[in-house]
Amino acid sequence: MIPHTEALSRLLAPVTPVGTEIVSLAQSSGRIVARTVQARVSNPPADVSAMDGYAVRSADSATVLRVVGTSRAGEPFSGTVHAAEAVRIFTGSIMPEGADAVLIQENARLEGGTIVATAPVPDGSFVRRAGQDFAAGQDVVQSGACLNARAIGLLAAAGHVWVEVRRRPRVALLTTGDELSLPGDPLPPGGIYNSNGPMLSALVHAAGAEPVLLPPLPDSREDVAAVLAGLRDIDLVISMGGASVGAHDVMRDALSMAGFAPDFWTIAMRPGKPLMHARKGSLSCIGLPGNPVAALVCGIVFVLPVIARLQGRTSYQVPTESATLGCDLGGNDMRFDHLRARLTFDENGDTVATPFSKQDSGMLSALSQADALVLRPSHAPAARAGERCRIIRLAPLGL
Ligand SMILES: Nc1nc2c(c(=O)[nH]1)N[C@H]1C(S)=C(S)[C@@H](COP(=O)(O)OP(=O)(O)OC[C@H]3O[C@@H](n4cnc5c(N)ncnc54)[C@H](O)[C@@H]3O)O[C@H]1N2
Ligand code: MOO
Repeated sequence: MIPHTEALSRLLAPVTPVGTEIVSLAQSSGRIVARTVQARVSNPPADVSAMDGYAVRSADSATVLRVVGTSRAGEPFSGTVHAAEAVRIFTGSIMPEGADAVLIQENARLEGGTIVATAPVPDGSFVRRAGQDFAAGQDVVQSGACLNARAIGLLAAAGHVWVEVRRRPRVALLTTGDELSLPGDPLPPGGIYNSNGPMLSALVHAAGAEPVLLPPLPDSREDVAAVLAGLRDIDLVISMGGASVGAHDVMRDALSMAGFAPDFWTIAMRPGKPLMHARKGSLSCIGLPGNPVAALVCGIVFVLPVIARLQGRTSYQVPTESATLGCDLGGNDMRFDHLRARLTFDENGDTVATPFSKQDSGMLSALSQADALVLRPSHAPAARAGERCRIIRLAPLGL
């Protein structure tokens, strides 16, 4: 058994990013930027007003000012503001020549065609400087960034309609087990429905990759090897089940029959002990355990970072955070533990993580009720309620 941190390093080491494609900004949400993008324009394009009011020269704003024109967004005032003059101006409109500040209209008393300031107008007040948001040529979105609503807004403001992103990695999902039936089919005696396939498919989709979910395979080395050998246009293979030591645990044999070279098998983690990794050319297969909770936890800890690496997100880490432990825990053994837990809030609004008392890695109902995984390092000493712990929240991962 190797530490799970070493397993992750060994999974990530050989992975290189997939190719790129150009998509329209409207279609780019959730995609990963393949090349750092520069602004095509400056924002604001010129000095503009931040408020509705009057563009003035701050030095003579204490005198009576004659209103000599209007500057509105899209239709600037073309003249110059001289001493004792003001120009009516609206939010976002270009500051006229000669003016250096904006008197907000709440502080202006109108007297015919003139105004009087009822409060001082310091130089530069309520003026947004040209390029203060970003300047033309400046990097606005970095390679490897995940495009969200804010980044898309920034790219639009910077003059972009198209963006170069990583194509979605194609991830083959392969389940094995004579007991597996497709949800919806009649269940023979002793049969169970294939829950790992749809569950890991959803995880792959949430990570921004394209799941290719294959029908369940029997516990047959030959059949599994034939499917593995026949895969085309796939960037990553995820198998589920058949990873342990039983007579019907066929994955290791099937992988080597299909030409995959074994890397590691079994890790010091709970759940997830029989995790395996094998490579054929540039293609990795991550063999997940069949127990559904183990499959999902390994999906979080290993599959998400590998997909991120395929997407060119070199600094991606599964986000963890600090919380207060909600109950006492016994000392841990050598397997790094991921305890399914409920989150609540204490009287200070701090997050409290309380692991479920039963942590069976076949229990999907408890998994679906969990808000987070509590991380228990190898050989962690007994812990008391109220101590700090680290957690992985599930909802932000789309899980
Ligand atoms: N003697 C030992 N037995 C086991 C060990 C061990 O070290 N020594 N490890 C245990 C651990 S830990 C795990 S995890 C499991 C993993 O076993 P496999 O990866 O070989 O998985 P299977 O035996 O095929 O299945 C285990 C369990 O999960 C169910 N399963 C499998 N595939 C699916 C699916 N697609 N959807 C839903 N459920 C699935 C299967 O029916 C079994 O109940 O091994 C322990 N045993
Ligand atoms: O580690 Mo197994 O992965 O307990 O379920």
